[in-house]
Amino acid sequence: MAESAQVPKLVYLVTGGCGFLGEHIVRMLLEREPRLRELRVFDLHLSPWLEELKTGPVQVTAIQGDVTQAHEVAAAVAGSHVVIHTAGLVDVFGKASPKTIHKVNVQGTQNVIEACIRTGTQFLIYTSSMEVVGPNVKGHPFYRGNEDTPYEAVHRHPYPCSKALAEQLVLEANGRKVNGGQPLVTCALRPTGIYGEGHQVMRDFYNQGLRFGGRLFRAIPASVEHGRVYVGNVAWMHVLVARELEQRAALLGGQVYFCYDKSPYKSYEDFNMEFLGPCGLRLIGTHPLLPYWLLVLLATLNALLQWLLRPLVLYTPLLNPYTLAVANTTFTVSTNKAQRHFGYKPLFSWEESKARTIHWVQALEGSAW
Ligand SMILES: NC(=O)C1=CN([C@@H]2O[C@H](COP(=O)(O)OP(=O)(O)OC[C@H]3O[C@@H](n4cnc5c(N)ncnc54)[C@H](O)[C@@H]3O)[C@@H](O)[C@H]2O)C=CC1
Ligand SMILES: CC(C)[C@@H](O)CC[C@@H](C)[C@H]1CC[C@H]2[C@@H]3[C@H](O)CC4=CC(=O)CC[C@]4(C)[C@H]3CC[C@]12C
Repeated sequence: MAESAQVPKLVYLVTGGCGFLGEHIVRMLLEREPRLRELRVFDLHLSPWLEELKTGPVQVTAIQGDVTQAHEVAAAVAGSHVVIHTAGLVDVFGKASPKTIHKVNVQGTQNVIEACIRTGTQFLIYTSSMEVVGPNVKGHPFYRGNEDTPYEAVHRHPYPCSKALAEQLVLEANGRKVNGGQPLVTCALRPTGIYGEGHQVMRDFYNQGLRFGGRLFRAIPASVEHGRVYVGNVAWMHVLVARELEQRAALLGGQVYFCYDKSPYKSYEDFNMEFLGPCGLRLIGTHPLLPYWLLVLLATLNALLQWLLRPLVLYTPLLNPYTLAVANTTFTVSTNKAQRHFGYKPLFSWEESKARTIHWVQALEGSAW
């Protein structure tokens, strides 16, 4: 993508562009990528807000499609300069079968790669996840680690397994010749727990608190640290690496980068209270109110109930054996690789990220405030 400040001429494709992160990437591209001529938004479920984006100078093309369908992906990719592949099933609650998670996250990613190869698109950014690394099945903590920190990344759950396989496919595709003879340049971004406007899990916590009279009950020790990153900074990292990928292909190609910002290290529940507290909720208990063995029993009962009820109703509570294990294991990153490699600095400070998220929660229906 030779630099050309004169005429916007680039075509970007964002798969999963109507999702929580995808929407922020789409809006960030329209605000901060001056070279854009066309922005293609590919998603299984197109959102109504896309229509409001079609009045600007950039051509916004909404494409309803399924990444598991190779021909639909190829049609969307053809003619694009950059693909940001963020579509996926983010399911740790048992909503989809392991087979479906694999089909979307792994086969879907393979379809995106092959579409780039066949149609001559040279630049592919994949939204991976911290879960590619951990927490692992042994519950080993990952404390202020970086992209080079040794860690036994062993998984059993379908979601992290699918993300790890997909990331591997993307990184291995780096350097393959695309149609036209140029090399494919790929990289993978690994967000830690994303928060911000539109985060469904935050909404679920908020609604759970409303159901219990404005109270949430501590289940995880405050000492367990979880890395979190604001969605706007994750979107910004995607926009920036997409811009730098051509100029710095030799350095960035085939690399992984944790997504990070200045969000504080806290337990998952304490971190959520940074936003839910100002909206009227209280976290009860300075220590977990129930012993861990009882939480494990309740999580297991939830899993059993989910299995028993599946023929009748989809029962997907926040607490299950996997979410309890992840919530109860420290996983934080401390790195500056993205800054060293492509000049990334968070666009939003912690204070701004917090204020924006609080504002969003307050606007949710039935605010406890
Ligand atoms: N939410 C989080 O905390 C984190 C998310 N990620 C990754 O970020 C990406 C986006 O995640 P979120 O925005 O949270 O999820 P999301 O569920 O809000 O967005 C995913 C989007 O992909 C679309 N999609 C799903 N299956 C599809 C298919 N077969 N074909 C086309 N589109 C399909 C969905 O309709 C949705 O719009 C995912 O790849 C996820 O693994 C990584 C780290 C943390
Ligand atoms: C019920 C309590 C035990 C409560 O604390 C459970 C919280 C639990 C729902 C979340 C704790 C950690 C979260 C995950 C983490 O942020 C890493 C993730 C990365 C992704 O790529 C997708 C989302 C997630 C798996 C995220 C999901 C929600 C938690 C398990």
